[in-house]
Amino acid sequence: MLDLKQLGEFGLIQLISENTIQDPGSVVAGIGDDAAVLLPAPGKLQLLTADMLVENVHFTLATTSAWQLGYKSMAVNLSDIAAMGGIPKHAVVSIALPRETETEFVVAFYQGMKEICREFAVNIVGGDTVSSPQGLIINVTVSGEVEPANLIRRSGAQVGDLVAVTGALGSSGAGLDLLLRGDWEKHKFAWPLITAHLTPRPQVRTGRLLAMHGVTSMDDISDGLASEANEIADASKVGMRLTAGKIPVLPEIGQAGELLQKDYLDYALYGGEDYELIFTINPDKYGKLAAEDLGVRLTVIGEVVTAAQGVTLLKEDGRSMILEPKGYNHFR
Ligand SMILES: Nc1ncnc2c1ncn2[C@@H]1O[C@H](COP(=O)(O)OP(=O)(O)O)[C@@H](O)[C@H]1O
Ligand SMILES: Cc1ncc(C[n+]2csc(CCOP(=O)(O)OP(=O)(O)O)c2C)c(N)n1
Ligand SMILES: [Mg+2]
Ligand SMILES: [Mg+2]
Ligand SMILES: [Mg+2]
Repeated sequence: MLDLKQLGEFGLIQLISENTIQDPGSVVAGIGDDAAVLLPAPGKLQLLTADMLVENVHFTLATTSAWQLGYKSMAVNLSDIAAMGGIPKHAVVSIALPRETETEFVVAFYQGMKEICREFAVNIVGGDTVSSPQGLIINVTVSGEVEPANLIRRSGAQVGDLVAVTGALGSSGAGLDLLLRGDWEKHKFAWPLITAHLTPRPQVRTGRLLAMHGVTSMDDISDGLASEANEIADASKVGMRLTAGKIPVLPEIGQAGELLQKDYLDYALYGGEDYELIFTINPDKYGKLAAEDLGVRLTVIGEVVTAAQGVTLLKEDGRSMILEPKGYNHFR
């Protein structure tokens, strides 16, 4: 394969632009003009979100492949659309590449990205390619659409609602620690945790189902349960009473915690990057939701209380603590 110097910026863009359109009906012009031209669906609201990934902040090339990095960069953005009850539609992908980057790396990165785009019928309709003096930087912007009735915001939680989550929490944080430790290949229990960290699955289908079943608020878990629970509580002007013993985790996380000498619950509360959904819902509606076989794990972890009661966690020793919005924070 030609190297980046021989290919140049435009040769590289041409390579990237193959197989980028999954849903041609909504694209008038994709990669190749000054701006993409899109056909909005009548009667739907548009969603627009961006998340950026920076080398040695969000990933290290010592522990991720180019393919996995491409997959995850798109996944974290689709997760934000899922958290609104929406369907992701189009993506704009910008990359700043160190000069020594191999063409093969960029191609594999886009293969990972195109794989998840195929799965969720998302079009890559543009982007920007520049050089970086230090480190790889990726920014993905994704648009989505949602019917007004299915839009779910962080601000709708009501006192008396249940608080629930999808999937299992803490896997990604434990997976990251195992990756950074280096000897994870020796430990069979590491696999599901590492997979959760490197290639998280955005809960788009579940987000849609939850929206249609009348959840009152929803958020995706990028910074950890403690942080996202507080985000919903603040936006909705309510409090929450969560129970530590109810927080769903994979069985493997106990073994990881022992090896890493860390309380597994800390991963679930503060680890982040699980990209599961936290939501609130009226108890009767939850009853109906739980009675249907949705093919996903849903777990009630607490209830919505008044703002004056704050956001608290009932621990396994029977004591209650204030659940501070600690979690991943870029500047702390
Ligand atoms: N540099 C920025 N300029 C404008 N808006 C921003 C910027 N950074 C974050 N935001 C907005 O602030 C809100 C919170 O951001 P963030 O915590 O990154 O959300 P999320 O966890 O959903 O990705 C979002 O509405 C996001 O669009
Ligand atoms: C090398 C490395 N160190 C640390 C982390 C942990 N980490 C980095 S960013 C982040 C939180 C999520 O990223 P953010 O940019 O805050 O996403 P957003 O909340 O905007 O969706 C976490 C837990 C990591 N993934 N890789
Ligand atoms: Mg963000
Ligand atoms: Mg996000
Ligand atoms: Mg964050």
